[in-house]
Order: sequence, then structure tokens, then C-alpha cells
Amino acid sequence: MPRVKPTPEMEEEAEEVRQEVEGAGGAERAPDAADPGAGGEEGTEEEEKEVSFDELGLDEQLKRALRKKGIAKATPIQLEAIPLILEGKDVVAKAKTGSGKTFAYLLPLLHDLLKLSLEGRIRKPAPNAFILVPTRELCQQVYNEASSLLEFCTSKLKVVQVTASMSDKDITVALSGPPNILVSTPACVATCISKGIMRGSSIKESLSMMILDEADLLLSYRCEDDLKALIPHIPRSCQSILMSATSSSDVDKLTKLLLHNPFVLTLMEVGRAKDDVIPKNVQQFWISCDAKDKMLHILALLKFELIQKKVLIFVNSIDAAFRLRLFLEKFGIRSAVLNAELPQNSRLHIIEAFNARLFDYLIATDDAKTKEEKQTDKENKKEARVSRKHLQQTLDAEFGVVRGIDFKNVFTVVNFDMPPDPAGYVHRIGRTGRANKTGASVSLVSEEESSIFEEIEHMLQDIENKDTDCISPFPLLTKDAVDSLRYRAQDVARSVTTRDIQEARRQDIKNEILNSEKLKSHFEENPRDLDLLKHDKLLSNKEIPAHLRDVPDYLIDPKTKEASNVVKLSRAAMGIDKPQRRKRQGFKGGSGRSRDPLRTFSAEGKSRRRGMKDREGEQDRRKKSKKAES
Ligand SMILES: Nc1ncnc2c1ncn2[C@@H]1O[C@H](COP(=O)(O)OP(=O)(O)OP(=O)(O)O)[C@@H](O)[C@H]1O
Repeated sequence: MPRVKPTPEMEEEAEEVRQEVEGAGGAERAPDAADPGAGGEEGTEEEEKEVSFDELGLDEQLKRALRKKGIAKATPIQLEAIPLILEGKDVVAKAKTGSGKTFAYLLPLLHDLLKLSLEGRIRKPAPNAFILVPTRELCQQVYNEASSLLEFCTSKLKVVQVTASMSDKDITVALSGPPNILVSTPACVATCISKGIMRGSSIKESLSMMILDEADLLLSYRCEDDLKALIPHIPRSCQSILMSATSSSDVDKLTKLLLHNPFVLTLMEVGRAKDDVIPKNVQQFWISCDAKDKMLHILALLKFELIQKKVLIFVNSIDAAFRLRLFLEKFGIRSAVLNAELPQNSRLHIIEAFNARLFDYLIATDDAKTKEEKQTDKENKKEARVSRKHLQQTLDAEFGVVRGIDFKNVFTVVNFDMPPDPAGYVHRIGRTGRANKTGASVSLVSEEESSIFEEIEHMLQDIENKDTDCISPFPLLTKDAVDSLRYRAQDVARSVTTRDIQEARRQDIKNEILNSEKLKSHFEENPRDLDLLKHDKLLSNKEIPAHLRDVPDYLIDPKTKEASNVVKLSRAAMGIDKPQRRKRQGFKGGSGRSRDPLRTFSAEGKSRRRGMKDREGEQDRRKKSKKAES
């Protein structure tokens, strides 16, 4: 693929983006002259200091919850931020994806509240703390993390999440008490205040801490006006914390808007630009291929098992996601699709099921908007507000799969389509290599995407060693391996029509809406019942022909066999578990079908269910006769 020589504009833009993602620059407030300890900016070198949570003086009950999670040592951002937050300072913390920012604010917040509760000093007409995040998925994630940390606490701190999908009545019930911690989006809190569900005067009396998580994204989710509406109700004494994976003018804007003389923590590894933005434990690869051959290449990667599971595959449109899912399905490779069209319950469930290793391949669409589209969004802001309801029915504006979601144990991120900008690349790749785990990324780069690839490479380049490739050519996929699948892949790709895609997309939404409604209350009561719904079930009801399901041995060249074995061996060496497809969680007292209220549920209706049964029966019969033959 031809290399594009960076133009001065590209240099400038790359520098801008590098600054965005590196955490260069900082809050513009000067340190408080009267209190030199307060305010200021720290560029913290990431020395591998190993500090246990004991040394941070945290509550014993919280440490017990951490021990249960197998977490003993603080990450660098936790090490820096926790003491400052415990001292009552306003803090802006910028640290790369997956570095443990959530516990960096949750632990000191919960520690303080436990202490106040023990001393009987909790103020109560409204929540004591707001945690504001850009999306509903993140509300759920933060709520889960906070609840899990409180598992061993004897004083009952109440955490609730409130989102725009809840009715006013449900929100009123959730806020009655009131809770100690409210996890929500700025829009939802602003609505609660404007509707009088939460009184401004009560907030002024109670609120002692406000946290803005994923602050770099809050403004892009149209939160500015909502945050501004909140400001008059925040007491001056309220401690404010702002967490961000990247640095940008949006973060600075929020800092100025809401924080008082904050401490700015910028965690980076000095001198190696690429490590500033992509965790060093993630190996980045790329494959050059024609746009029309991308399906073929991903098929070869998955079929020959050349990349480690679990795999998160990013595409730029919902249609492309379903096309890929249908294509892979025809080769016996099951996957699920995560996109903004699905109801919230389904999205949460898909993420949880994937995290629990119930399936290995997830195809996701992120909010991959071009700069122009983002600009148009901004311009249409007023209009968008008016039609918010409509928007949520079609594409959920608060959805952001890439941003901030803590996917567990994703080993490989594949960019089937390249993201529209370098910041998007950083956020996508940040879904692997979390909490210092090993990870890899593979980007399929077509001729048309060469300039964005160049931009990304340029941004990642080691400042001191410009010739070193940050993204290496993927070494395990040979031309022979690709060619061995070429004709089958082309045939199958042709057979997936636009109509099939529309049908699959419609069917998937229909299933998920039914699932979502039916399962809503059940999942509220039994959040751990993950495997009741399979999101990777077959979209097509046609039997997969054996010649597509199993690649004949003679087609696999020796190099590919060797590569596949290396991947398998390293997988075994790393002790990566097999998927726990059948493992059941959360049910007490046996696994009998009758005890499980959802076993009888099918989104497909009776006749289809019967059809499925027939197919399963047919498959069983076939298996039996195969056994008999052998
Ligand atoms: N001290 C620790 N040791 C080991 N694992 C940790 C520690 N702290 C947090 N983790 C785990 O690391 C993962 C990533 O943490 P978290 O989601 O807070 O990252 P983040 O910095 O907020 O990332 P992003 O910017 O992408 O949202 C989580 O699974 C979390 O449970």
C-alpha cells in the first residue's frame, strides 16, 4: 500500500490529536497561593510502584471487597488520585483507557461516606454524591462497581442509578430515601430538577461530592446545557472530580465550568509517545487488503484461529455488522451484534454475556462519526433536542459502546473498518489490554483508508525514534491461507444480499425488543442470569453445509497450521479459559427447567420454536448417525 507523506496540515492535526489523547496541557487555573498544596499540575511518571490499598488507609470493608475481586495493588492513577480526593481536593485526573479510573474515585468516595455514616454525620434531604457519566451503559457499569465495593459494608449506603429510560414514578421511587449516591447522566439529573423530582435547595444542602466520569465525552453527548443548569444548585463546598481518558478542549471547558482550583493529574510514560495513549501491553498489527477482501481476511483470521479470543470487531455501520455476522454464520462462526438500535436491556445483557465469556465474537458499531457529521450534529443541536424522543426510538443518543465500557478479557480488537479519526482508534483499542492484561489489535486497512491509517501511525509515533513502526504488519496470515478460502468466501459473500441484511436486522431488533420487555423485571431481580438469552444464535434457519463449516485439512498450508498452533499454545500458556457456554449462574436450588421462569420464553413464537426444535432434532439425528458410521 502506498505510504502517504504527511502534509503540514496533517502534522498539525496529528499534533492536535496527540495533545488530545496524551493529556498534554492542563487546567488553566493557577495554584492557590494561599495553599500551595492545593491546585497545580502534576505530570506523573509511571514508575511501577506497587502500593497496596492498606497503605492508602482505606476502610477495611472496602479492602475486603477488593480482595474478593483479586485486586491487591493500586494502579498508578489510584495511587495518585485517592490520597488527593481523601484530602478533599478538587481533582482532574487524565489517564489512559483501562487504567482503573473508576475505583480511583469510587474508593475515596465510599470511604468518606462510610466514615460520615459511622459518625452519624450524613446530610440527607438529597443524595450526597452525584456520579455523572455520558451514557446509560456507563451508569450501569459504575452502579455495578459501586455496589460490588459495598458488598461487605455493614452501614447500608444506598447507591441508585437513574436514567432517561425510567418513568417519573420509578425515578421518584429510586430517589426516595434519598440515596447516598446517584449515578446518572447530566440530562437526566437536569430533568429531575426541572420537574421538581429533586429539589435544588435539597441538593445544595446535601451534595458533598460530584464526579464527572468520561469527562472528555460528556460534551460530545450534548451535556453542556444540562451541566450548566445544574451549576446553580451545587454548593460551593462540594468537592468536584473529573476523570478522563484523553485531554481535550472539552475537558478544559468542563474543568473551568465546574471545578475550583483543581489538582491536575496527568499520568503518562515519559518519552514514549505511543505508550502515552495505547497501553504498552497491547500489540498493534495491521493487514493491508482490498476493501472487497476484508470479509475473506477476517474469515481466515477466525477460521484458522490466528487471533486470540475473545474478539471485539469494529465496523462503521449497522448494515456492515449484520452483513459480517451473516457471512461468518455461514461458515459456522457465531457472533453477536451490538449497536445503537437495540433496546437498552439487550445492550446491557449482550455486554454482560460477552464479559462472562458466553460467546467469543462481538461485532460492534461505535459512534464512528466523521468530523463533518459531528459538526452537523452540533449545528442541529437545537433541532435534536426537540426530536429527542424520536431519536431514542431509532438511534439511542446516549449509546456509546466504545467509550468507557469495561469489556472484560477481550484479547483482540479488530478494526474491520478503520475508525474515522485517531481518537476513535485509541478508544477502540482501549477495550483490550485493560488493567495491564495482554492484548492485541489487528486493523484491516484498505487503500481508501490509507490516509487515516497514516494519521493514526503518525500520532502514535515514538517522538525520539520516528522510524519505528508502532503498528506492525500482522505476521501470521499468509497469502496461501487467504487464497485457500478465497472462492468459498466470495461465493458466500455474494449470497448475503441487502434483503437478507435488512431481514436479519429487523429480526434481531424484534427478538431483542421482546427479550428486553419480557426480561426487564427478571434481570432487575436476578442480574446474574446471564446465559438465558443467547445473543449469538443463528440468524438464518438454513443448515450450514459441511464444506463451509469445516475447512478440509488439505486446504490449510503448513505455515498457517503452525501459526494456528502457536496461537493455541500461547492461549493455553496464558491459561485463557474455554468459553463457559453452559455454565449457569445466579439460580439457587437446582437448574430444573420448571424453576427457571425464563426457560419457557422464546422471542420467536410458537411455530418458529417448533421449527427450531425440529432442526435441533434433525441435528441430533445427524450426529447419532455420524457416530454410528464412525
Ligand atoms: N488496582 C487494580 N488492580 C487490578 N485491576 C484493577 C484495579 N483497578 C481497577 N481494575 C480493573 O481494571 C479494569 C479497568 O478499570 P476502569 O474501567 O476503571 O478503567 P478506566 O481507566 O475507567 O478505563 P476507560 O477510560 O476505558 O473507561 C476494570 O475491570 C477494573 O475492575
